[in-house]
Amino acid sequence: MFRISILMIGFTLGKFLPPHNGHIHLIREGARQVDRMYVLMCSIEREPIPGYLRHHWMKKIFADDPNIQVIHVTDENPQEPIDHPDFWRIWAGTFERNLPEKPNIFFSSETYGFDLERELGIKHILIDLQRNTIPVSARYIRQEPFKHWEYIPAEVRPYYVKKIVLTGPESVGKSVLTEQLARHFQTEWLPEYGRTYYEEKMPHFEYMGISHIAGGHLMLEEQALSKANKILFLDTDLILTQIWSEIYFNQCPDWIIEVNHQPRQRAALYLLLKPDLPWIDDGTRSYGHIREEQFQTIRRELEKRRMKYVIIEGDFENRLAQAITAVERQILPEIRNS
Ligand SMILES: NC(=O)c1ccc[n+]([C@@H]2O[C@H](COP(=O)([O-])OP(=O)(O)OC[C@H]3O[C@@H](n4cnc5c(N)ncnc54)[C@H](O)[C@@H]3O)[C@@H](O)[C@H]2O)c1
Repeated sequence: MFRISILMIGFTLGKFLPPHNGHIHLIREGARQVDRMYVLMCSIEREPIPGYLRHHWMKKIFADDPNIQVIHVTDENPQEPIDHPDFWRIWAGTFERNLPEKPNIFFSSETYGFDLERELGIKHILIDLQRNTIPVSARYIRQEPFKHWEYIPAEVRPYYVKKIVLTGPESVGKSVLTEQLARHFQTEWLPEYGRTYYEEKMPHFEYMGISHIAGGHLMLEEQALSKANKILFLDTDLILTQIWSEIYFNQCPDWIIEVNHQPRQRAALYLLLKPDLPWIDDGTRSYGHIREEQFQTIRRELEKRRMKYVIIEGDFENRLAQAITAVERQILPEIRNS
């Protein structure tokens, strides 16, 4: 006797704007009940978080389960049945074009799942309509990300972390202060990658080093952002790398300029350290005599780019106190109120 086995193919869809633990609960619960689970990650142009980014997050989140496949759908479809008389025919076409095989079950926590069942003849399984297990919605997260931090997956948190960048001329105590601030606010910090590179790899600094520095910085920044507790302190950033490249070499690699155009690159706050501490020549610093000039240049550049910045001055103790106050005044209210 042969046994006929019918594979159960499940799917769900959503905007995942952004993905949160409620979505993950729905998808994993669905995946538990079927042989293969497809997730249609639908984005349209006008949405506030780019579709490619959400797709990237979703793929990372479910990378551990080979039975869950995330598919990016970019059809500019009507969003509600009321938007178009052929709503369900349009969506049926989207499902046919994007799902690699015919599904038997649709999972959602929406009552429209039953309309889909009626219109397209695919069984609907409703999961947690009241959202009791994970009481959150994507709208809540968009409106108040920090209030709902616990429901934001680690893959998505970097998008919301507030970056605070310390900058200034050489020998102004940047790295020490960056670390102290991270300790005070119980979060992560990122040392200046360029300095490590400069010290380890290059006897004489050259233009080609800029791309290495920027690439290394970006990679480490991504790692630090995913571990950060709402705030990340950085000893310099990519925008400053561009500024220094333009100052020293009169040019900057195109890809760095392009990355810096992304809104995510902009830090929430810059702490600009004044060169009023004695200069220490440790062998890697060659521009000690022009520290005041460098300070004014960075200041001009931050203003030109309309970056929010606070000047930090005085001895080490005063610098720490001023920096803490700046973060408490400029950043913490945003975190507490959203
Ligand atoms: N409204 C309709 O009748 C209809 C029909 C077909 C397609 N669509 C499309 O479907 C997409 C729906 O996007 P969206 O923003 O509603 O979905 P979403 O990205 O917010 O959510 C995706 C799925 O996760 C579920 N979910 C959300 N929070 C949950 C939680 N806390 N616990 C458990 N499950 C949770 C949702 O109910 C949904 O099933 C849109 O592209 C829309 O155009 C809508």
